[in-house]
Amino acid sequence: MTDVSEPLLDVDDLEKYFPVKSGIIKRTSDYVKAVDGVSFDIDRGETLALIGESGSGKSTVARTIIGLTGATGGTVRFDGEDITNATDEQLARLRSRVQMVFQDPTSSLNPRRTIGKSLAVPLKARGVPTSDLRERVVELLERVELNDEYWNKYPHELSGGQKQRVNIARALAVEPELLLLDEPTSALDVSVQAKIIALLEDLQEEFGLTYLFITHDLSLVRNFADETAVMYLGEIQERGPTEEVFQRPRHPYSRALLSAIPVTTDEEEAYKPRHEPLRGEIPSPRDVPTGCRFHTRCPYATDACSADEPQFVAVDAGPSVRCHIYDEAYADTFDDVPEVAVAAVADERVASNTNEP
Ligand SMILES: Nc1ncnc2c1ncn2[C@@H]1O[C@H](COP(=O)(O)OP(=O)(O)OP(=O)(O)O)[C@@H](O)[C@H]1O
Repeated sequence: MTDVSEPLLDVDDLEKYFPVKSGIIKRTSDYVKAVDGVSFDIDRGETLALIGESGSGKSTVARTIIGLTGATGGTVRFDGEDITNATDEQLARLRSRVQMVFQDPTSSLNPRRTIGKSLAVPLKARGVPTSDLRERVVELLERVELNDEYWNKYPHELSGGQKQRVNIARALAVEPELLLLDEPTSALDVSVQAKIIALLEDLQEEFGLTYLFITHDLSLVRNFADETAVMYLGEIQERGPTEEVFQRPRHPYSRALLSAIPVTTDEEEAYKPRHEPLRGEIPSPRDVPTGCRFHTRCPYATDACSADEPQFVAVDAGPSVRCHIYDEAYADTFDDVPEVAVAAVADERVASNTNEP
């Protein structure tokens, strides 16, 4: 029986290594560590945003969850069931409860099928009688704010935003509980992006949907996601309530990533000078740096950072951060780096700003 107090999705230490064949006889000598020990969970009806630069492994996390690619290690539990490397029978059941919406709205639709037919396919597969199909398709179209005229249209007659609405309608056809949204708005104009996010919010409220929202567009995350996880080179570096992560990013990588976003409050202003722009390129996931994998780009890195792997540390009972700066065991190592985002320092700044006449 479903235990609603358990997270709907529970990902534990997930790994996905892609073998790389090299040399004349194409031996597997190397691995792309696309996902390397990722853990998070999402409660029912909640949204977790997975953010990070291109190549950090976000899409691979989603593809591994839904079984489009096999996991190398770790576990994925959906509604209490272990679905890691699911069997065909498990996958078939899973597809009626978990759906994915992809970035490119065009390639997900068959160009030779009308929208009506595209939406009828999953309904038919669920056993909806032919006589009811039209009515059910129109219902689906209405859910994504498209009228019944779209029944006879072909994908090329639709704008990008309309196509993405159809893709969302198709995902909803099976009445899923979890949607994996992989950059669902990245291919769309800015004005359309906001409308798709608003639609997803409405649908979540109406149907109690749970979302994993993958994006590199940070401006969309803040009002949409309950929790945010920041990925870098196959690992989550910081994870916590979205408001905390955005207002007070603790990990040097999160701070660099989020520094591009305009500040809106005094508290953010207090942190702002600390933000360091991101330096250099993300290293190859075939050749992951030792110790903390962000140390090659981190303005605060010390010898400890290249020598030891950081563990997750809960900061101020808020977000968890994988950074030596917050680990008491390394406190001495960072004596020379006072300008780190220690919450107390920013609190003082906020207080002194507030006290000014
Ligand atoms: N099938 C594959 N074979 C080999 N390497 C792969 C494969 N799929 C992904 N990768 C590699 O895994 C790493 C993570 O890719 P992934 O697409 O998950 O990142 P991402 O954060 O989603 O980036 P983007 O926003 O560009 O999609 C990249 O280095 C990518 O080249």
